[in-house]
Order: sequence, then C-alpha cells, then structure tokens
Amino acid sequence: MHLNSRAENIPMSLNFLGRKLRNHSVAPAAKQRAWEGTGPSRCADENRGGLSRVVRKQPLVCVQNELPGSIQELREEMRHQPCNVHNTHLDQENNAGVWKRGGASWLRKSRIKWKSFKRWMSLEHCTEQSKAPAKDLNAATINTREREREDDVPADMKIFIPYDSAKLCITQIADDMVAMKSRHLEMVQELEENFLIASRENQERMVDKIRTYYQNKLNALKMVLDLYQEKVERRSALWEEKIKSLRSINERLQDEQIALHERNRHDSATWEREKSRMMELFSSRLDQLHHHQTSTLQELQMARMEMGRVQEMLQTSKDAKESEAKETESSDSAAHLDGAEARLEELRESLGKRQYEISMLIDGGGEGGVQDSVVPSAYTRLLGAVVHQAHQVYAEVTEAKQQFDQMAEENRKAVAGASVGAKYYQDNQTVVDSIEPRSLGMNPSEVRLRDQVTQAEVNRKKHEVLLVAVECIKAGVTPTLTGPVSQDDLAELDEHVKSFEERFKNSGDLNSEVGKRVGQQLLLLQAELKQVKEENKKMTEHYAAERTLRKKYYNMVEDMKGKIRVFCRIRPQTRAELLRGSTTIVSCLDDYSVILESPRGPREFQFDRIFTTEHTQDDVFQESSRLIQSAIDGFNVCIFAYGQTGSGKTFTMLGDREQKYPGIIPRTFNRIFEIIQENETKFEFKVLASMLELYNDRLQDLFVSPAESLSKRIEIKKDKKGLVFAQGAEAKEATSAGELFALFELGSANRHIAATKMNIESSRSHLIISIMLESRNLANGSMTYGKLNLVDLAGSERAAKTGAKDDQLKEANSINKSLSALGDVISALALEQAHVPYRNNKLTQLMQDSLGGNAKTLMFLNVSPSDCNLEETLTSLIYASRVKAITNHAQRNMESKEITQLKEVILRLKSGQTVEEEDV
Ligand SMILES: Nc1ncnc2c1ncn2[C@@H]1O[C@H](COP(=O)(O)OP(=O)(O)OP(=O)(O)O)[C@@H](O)[C@H]1O
Repeated sequence: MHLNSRAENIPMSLNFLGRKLRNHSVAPAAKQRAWEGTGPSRCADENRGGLSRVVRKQPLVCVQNELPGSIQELREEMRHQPCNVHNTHLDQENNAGVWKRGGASWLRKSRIKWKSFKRWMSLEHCTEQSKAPAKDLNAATINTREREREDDVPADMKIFIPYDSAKLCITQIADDMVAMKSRHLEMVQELEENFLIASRENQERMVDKIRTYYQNKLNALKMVLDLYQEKVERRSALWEEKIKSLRSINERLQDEQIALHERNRHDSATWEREKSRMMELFSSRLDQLHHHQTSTLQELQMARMEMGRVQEMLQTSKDAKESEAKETESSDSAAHLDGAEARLEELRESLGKRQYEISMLIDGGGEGGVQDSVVPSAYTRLLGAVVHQAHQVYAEVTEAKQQFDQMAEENRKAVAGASVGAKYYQDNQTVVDSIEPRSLGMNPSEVRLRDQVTQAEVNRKKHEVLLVAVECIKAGVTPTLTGPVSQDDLAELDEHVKSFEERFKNSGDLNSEVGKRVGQQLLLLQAELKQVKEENKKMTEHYAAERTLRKKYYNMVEDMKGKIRVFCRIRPQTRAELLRGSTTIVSCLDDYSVILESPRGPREFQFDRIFTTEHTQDDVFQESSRLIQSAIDGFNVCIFAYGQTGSGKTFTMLGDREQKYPGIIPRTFNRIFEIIQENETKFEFKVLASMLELYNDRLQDLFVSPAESLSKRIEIKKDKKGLVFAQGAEAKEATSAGELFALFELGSANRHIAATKMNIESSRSHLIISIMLESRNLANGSMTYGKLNLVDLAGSERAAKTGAKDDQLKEANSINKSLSALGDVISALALEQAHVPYRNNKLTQLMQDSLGGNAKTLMFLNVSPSDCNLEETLTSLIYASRVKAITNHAQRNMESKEITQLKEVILRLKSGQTVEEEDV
C-alpha cells in the first residue's frame, strides 16, 4: 500500500486535530469545522481552515484516487514480491515503541529521507499553528520557508507502508474518531454547563444590579421623604406657633369681652339706679300732683263754704232789702249789697275755675288746664322709651329680673300696708269730713289724725304707682297716666329723659363700636382659624399620603428582601356571638396596628395592613393583586389564610357561598386573564391548574372524583429548580377565567366540610390551589415559569370547645397537627435555624417553596373580634407575628432561549433522536 506524499498528511492531521480539540475549548463554529474536517466531505472543501490550508497551492487529491491500485492489486504485488517493508524491523520497533518515537527505521527502509519526513511533519505542525491567529511574524516566515522547501519534494515520490502498519494506522484513525465523537459529546455537555453557570451568574448579577438600583432609589426616596417630613414638621411647628398666637389673641379678646360685659353690667346697674331715680321722680311728681289735688279739693271746699256764707249773706241782705223796701229805701244798704254781689261774682268765678281744675284733675284733661295735645304724647314717648329699655334690661339681665321682682314684692307689701291706712281713712271718712268745716279751728289731735290719714293715703298711692310701673316694666307695657302734669314738670322730665337717652345711646354706641371691633376681630380670627384648620387638614392628608407612600416603598423593599407579608383581617361579630352577648375586644389603632383587650391589659400587634369590618372584599383584593403580576413575571407566589375556625378565612379566600362578595381566589382568576390579555402581543401564555386537599394527612386530587382519588397516590416532589409539585395530581389547562372558575367549582364539590357546634359551616381540610403560569417572550424566546399557590387552611380549633367527636375529632387532630407543624416551620425559619422541619407534615412539605423558600408570600390572619374567642385570637396574633420575621429569597424562574433549546437537544439526544445542525 502506498500513499501520495500530500495524502499522507491526512491521517496525521486528524491525529493532531484530535489532540488539539481535546485540549482546547472550541467555539461551536470551530467545533463544527473540526467535525466537518473529519468527515468524508472534507476533500471538497478547500476554503475551510486547518488541514485544507496545507494543500491550498496544489489541490488535494483523494487518497483513493491517488493509490496506484486497489488493495487487491497490492496484495497481488506483495504475493509475488514479498514486501520487504513488512518484514522489516518496523513491527518489532513498533512493538517496542519506536513508532511512537517517530518510526525512523521504516522510513529509512522505505527510502524516505528522515529530513524530508521531518520537514513534512513540521510543515503540518506549522500549518496547524497557522490556524490560530498569526501572532508571531517568525512563524509565518518559517511557514513560508517550509512551503518553499515542500516544493522541492518530488511530486511522484511514493511511500510504501506495510499493510499491518496501514491497518494499524487506520484503526487508530477510527479510534481517534470515536474518541473525538465522545469528546464532542463531552464538549456539548461542558458547553451546556458553562451556559448554565454563565446564565446563573448573569441572573445573579442582574438581581444584584436591580437590588442596588432599587436600594439607591429607595435611599433617594427616603431622603425625599425625610425632607418632606422635616418640612411638614417645620410647617406644623409654624402653624402651632400661629395657633398659639391666635389663641392668645382669642384669650385677650375674651378678656376684653368679659371686661365689656362687666362694663355693660355696670352700665345697666347705673341705668337701674337712674331708672329707680326716675321712678322716684315720677312718684314724687305724682305725690305732688296728688297733694295739689288734695289742696285744690280743700280750696274747693273752702270756696264752697265761703260761697255758702256769701249766699247766706246775700239771703240776709235780700230779706233786709225786702223789709226796707216796705219801710224806706236807704242808699247805704244798696252799696253794701252791690259789694256783696261783686264778691259773689268773684267767688263764683274762682269756684268755676277751681271746679274746672278739679274736673280736669278727675277726668285727666280738658281745655284750659294742661295742653291735651302735648302732655300725653310727651309722657307716652318718655314712658315708652323708659319702659322699653327697662323691660330689655329686665329680660336680659338676670340680676335685674330679681331686683324687679323684689321691688314688685316690696311695693305690693307697701300697698298692702298702706291699704290699712286707707281703710282707716274710709272708716273715718265721715269723722275726717266732719272735721273739715272746722279745720281753721282744729285741735292738735284732730290735725294729727287728718295728717296721718292723708300720709297713709299718699303712701298707698305712691306704692301703687310704683307697683304699676314695675309691673308695666316687667310686662313691657307703657302705663297710661291720668292727671294733670305741669309744663315745668314736663320740661324737667323731658330733659331728664333726653339726657338719659343720650347717655344710654352713647354707651350703646360705645358698646356697639367696641362690639363691632370685637366682632370683626372675632370674624377675622374665625376665618384665620378656619384657614388654619383647612391647612392643618391638608397637611394631615399630605402627611398621611406621605406615610402611605413611605409604607408602600417600605413594602416594596420588604418584598425585595423577601419578607413574608402578613395582613390581619377582623371580621364582624356573627349573629351567634351577638346572641351570646359577646363584646368586642379587638380594635384597630391605625392601618397597621391592632389592639387586643386582654385581661392583662391591652396588647398591641403590628402587621403590614389591618382590614376591619369597614373594608370590602375589593379593598382586600386590591392590596394583594400586585402578587399576581409577580407570579406571571416568574416568581413563586403564595397567598394563604390562617385563623381559628369561623374567623373568616374562607370568606377572605373564596367569598360567600352565593358569590355576591367574591374573595381573593375568584378575583385572582379574573386578574390572571386580564394580565394575559394585556400582554398577549408580547408573550405567549399557558395556564395550568391543580387543586388539592389535605384531609386527615392524605393528599387528594380534587379534579377527580373522591372514589377515583382514593386509588391515586400523590407524592410531593421537587423539580430541578427546587419547585414543589404534586406528582400524580392532575394539572388542567385553562384558557379563560371562566374555565378556571369551572375547574375550581368542580374541585370545590369534592371538598370535606362539616358543621361545628357553633353551627358554622366549617372547612375540615386544607385547600391548595396551584396555578402554573408559563410565558414565552415572543421577542427573544425566553421562558418564565411562575407558580401561584392559593391556600385556604382549615381552621385551628379546640376540640373541647367545638364538641367534636369520632371522625370530627380525628379531623380536628389532623388539622391541629398540620398547623402545629406549620408553626414549627415558621419558628425555625424565624429563628433562622439550620434545620427547618418541612418534612414533618405534608402541608409544610407542600408549602416548602412558599415559606422561606423561593417565593413571595402573603399571609392573611383572620380573627374574630369577640371576647369569647380571646384565647384563640391572642394565639393567632402571636403566631402571625412570628411569621412576619421570616425572610424568603424570592427569585424569578426564568431561562434564556439558548438554555431552553439546549435542554430540548439534550432531551432528544437522551431519547436517541437525531439532532439537526440548526437545532444546535
Ligand atoms: N369580613 C367579613 N364580613 C362579613 N362576614 C364575614 C366576614 N368574615 C367572615 N364572615 C362570616 O363569618 C362566618 C365564618 O366565616 P368563614 O366560614 O369564612 O370562616 P373560616 O375561618 O373559613 O371557618 P373554617 O375554618 O371553619 O372554615 C361566615 O358566615 C362568613 O360569612
């Protein structure tokens, strides 16, 4: 067998290539070239690197074509002329390892100069070197020189290789190829690992970057918030100062008001005094009038008496005149008679005048006395003004009221006292009257009696007038005055009233001016106070908004840190509790603090959010819906409700039976498909759901009938990413919220429910709904896998309290066992213990990737507000407080397009399928 000198390069090159590939991590393209280099099509491909470069100048002629004859021919030849090469030392030397050292002896025997062979070898080596980037100029120069030398080699030179050696050589080539193939597979694996590591590192770097970015953002926000807070505090201080000053102004004004009031009181006292003085004046005037009337009456009587005397005289003179006329008429008696008649006339006149005056006095007016048109109006005006003002004082000032009442009482007593005198006067009127004619010659006892009677009458009248005046003031009615009033009296009274009115008016003006000023100031103050209040309100709102924002960012950070969020929901009192007369012992301090009134005093607990009876199902869902987006973004999300039996877990998670108030689960179904719809142009989604129930320590698939479920064995497993899944349970695909809800209803029909002693329908199993959310980015093909666990835990309860027996007792024990296992896991996680007892119970196993794992977790703590549940509520609150301390390590389940493809290739290789070039 012989080979063309150029063709000889081929096996040697392959050997080199094999070695080279083994010691080099090759890029897929290079690997592909290397693969192609070993394939049968390599002869045709001149333009590829490596081996083909050596033969670029002279096209490579295929080995088979260059061979002088067929193997048969060679064998023939060897039969006639035993191959001396075959019988040379080659085999021995080969056995002794000479082959490996270069096989110099057989080369010599084959008449090939060692030098030439070495040159070929070097040439090949240099050619291999030239595949790598030509770093060294010398190497290129050597290469050129070697090629020049190669041109010296005779073109027809043949090398004879013994058949066994050739066989050996070919066997080795075959081995090399097999080794190369396995190496290639190793490389693929290596590549895959490298890709995985690189992508993981990349992801971690990204997460770190995002974390730093958000941390910086948060710090900036914190700074802004601090600034705001400072501003708010400064403004609060400013407003407090303002309020303080306003308060002091207010106080000052109040003092002024009090002083004014005092002054008013003082003025009214003065007015009182003035009024009583006026009353006295009135009464004295009335007395005077009365006196005047009495004296006029006396004068009248005297005039009557004188008239009687004069008439007597006239009668005597008439009688004398008649007797004289009978006897003789004398001139003296005629003169005497004329004088008497004049006197009579005079007396008549005087009497007429007096009678008129008396009639005026008695009738209260009349021509010739006081002017009828002036007196009543002046008095009415005067009295009207005085009484009106006095009545105002009486109505407004309590003390004045008392005084008036007292005055009325005193006058009434005085009138009563004076009436005795009057009665005496009436009883003795005849006596007194009989005294009158002899008044000029009265004895002292008679005069005293008459004076006493007159004084008593005067007093009575005076008090009667005062009483009438007081009563009129009290009633606000102007008294009607009868009797004559002189012009002087009127003028004096008028003046008096005018001055009083003036003073009153002045004081009123003064008061009204000050009052106006005070009122204006008060109005200003009120306006300012209103403004301050509004600003305060705004500031409070602003502050509350800032606080909420702060809390939101804090929550975001907590989310990023992976803290488990705990929301506490206080349900309203049930009918049963109300009938029992239970009182409410749980109250909410603000959005984040809850207070429990325990026998040892109030205990405060802090949570991420508190929901009271005023919060609707929608409010509760709004706070939780952010997590649904996270699940679609590729996080593990778990929302679960914890609490004693009947505390409202099912109401929170599922809603009421009629779905009038749907809970988190049905709302989540809708939200998932809303988000999907919003993103369907960018992503392709797949939604799979499974529904399990953990009942009496046994996992049951709720998507199959209970009978079928009994025959199924469901095991909790973890996939490569550490995600928990239930092997053996059905995962059904849903393409709409309606489909998902229909699946949920199918599962709900198979749940275990019982009624407790309190007659509340109670779920006796833990319900776990898992929704797997796969999304493929249509732009780059990357895949994300999110998982949303919605868990309605069975209620924790005290068997003794609920009156459970037999099966129900067993159920209760199983529930309590699993909840206590959950408690142990929470404790271990909160204390960051090395070992977390997830495997103690199926519930904790199932929730492993939701608690302290790769998840975002939200726990609803449902509590009853009634005192009859105090113990359970306290335990639940303590339990949930521990949960808040747990930190998860939320990570996105995402892989790049390459990883996804490589995984597919590996799967196909494993299953023995062929892999196309473009797949890799
Ligand atoms: N926030 C609420 N508003 C109005 N009613 C509520 C509220 N929470 C609970 N309820 C009512 O209280 C009762 C008990 O609630 P629910 O069945 O949800 O409790 P639970 O904790 O799920 O009980 P169990 O663990 O026994 O299943 C129900 O009648 C429910 O309608």
